[in-house]
Amino acid sequence: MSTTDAIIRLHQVSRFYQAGTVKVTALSGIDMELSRGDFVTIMGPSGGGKTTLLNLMGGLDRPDTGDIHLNGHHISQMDDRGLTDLRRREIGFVFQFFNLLPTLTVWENVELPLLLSGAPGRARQSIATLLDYVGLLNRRDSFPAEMSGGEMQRVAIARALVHRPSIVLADEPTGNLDSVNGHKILDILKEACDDFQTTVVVVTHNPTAAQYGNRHFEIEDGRLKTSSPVPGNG
Ligand SMILES: Nc1ncnc2c1ncn2[C@@H]1O[C@H](COP(=O)(O)OP(=O)(O)OP(=O)(O)O)[C@@H](O)[C@H]1O
Repeated sequence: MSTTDAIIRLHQVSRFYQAGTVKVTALSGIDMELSRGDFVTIMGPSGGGKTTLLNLMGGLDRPDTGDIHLNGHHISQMDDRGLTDLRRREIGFVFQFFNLLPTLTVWENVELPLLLSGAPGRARQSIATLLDYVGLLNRRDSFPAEMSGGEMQRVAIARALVHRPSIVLADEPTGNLDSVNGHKILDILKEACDDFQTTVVVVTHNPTAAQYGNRHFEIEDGRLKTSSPVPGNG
């Protein structure tokens, strides 16, 4: 893989936490390079460092050592304001518990990233396009409490994609869903990855999820243990 088409590049990234008198190594010496359109799955035992890694990739946290470049931006050196701007432009997040705002309708939840980033009015057309894409345009006026878990996660995916991010980071997106709905969510993420050439990173405990990806990583004790091939595909 050439460095030039990398969407995100991590070089010798480490993150430590202080838990009382104990120093916890959450991540140590991570090197990773992902390209446009990669569908990446990350697995590993609980406490291994998966969420820490996703938070660093998304600029929600900063590494203690090492560098992270996202689409040409050196995010490990950006200030809070720069990171917030970058997140609004370049990154979409999907969470296990959907994180929709309960007082907003489906349409308004998906619109929110556009309002926050000051996108022009014409960008609002993409709300309808994306709600149609996830099969929920007819639910545009519903509130999250009126929807199933699978439907809420589809809204969350539309929200994550509405500003056409270069990367979508999904932390256990199927963790709160039954297997039928879990597959539906992974199908939509895979389609979005292919249709929009968005890089998608999925942290998961679900072994079948790993088979959706073209790249797979295992993280244990804060270290990258293995990368590719995808389990079960060879
Ligand atoms: N804010 C924090 N303060 C102290 N230690 C932390 C903090 N956040 C994470 N850790 C520790 O860092 C390590 C990695 O945690 P992380 O949440 O990244 O693991 P994970 O692989 O996502 O786990 P899980 O699969 O259970 O969600 C763990 O030992 C955890 O206890």
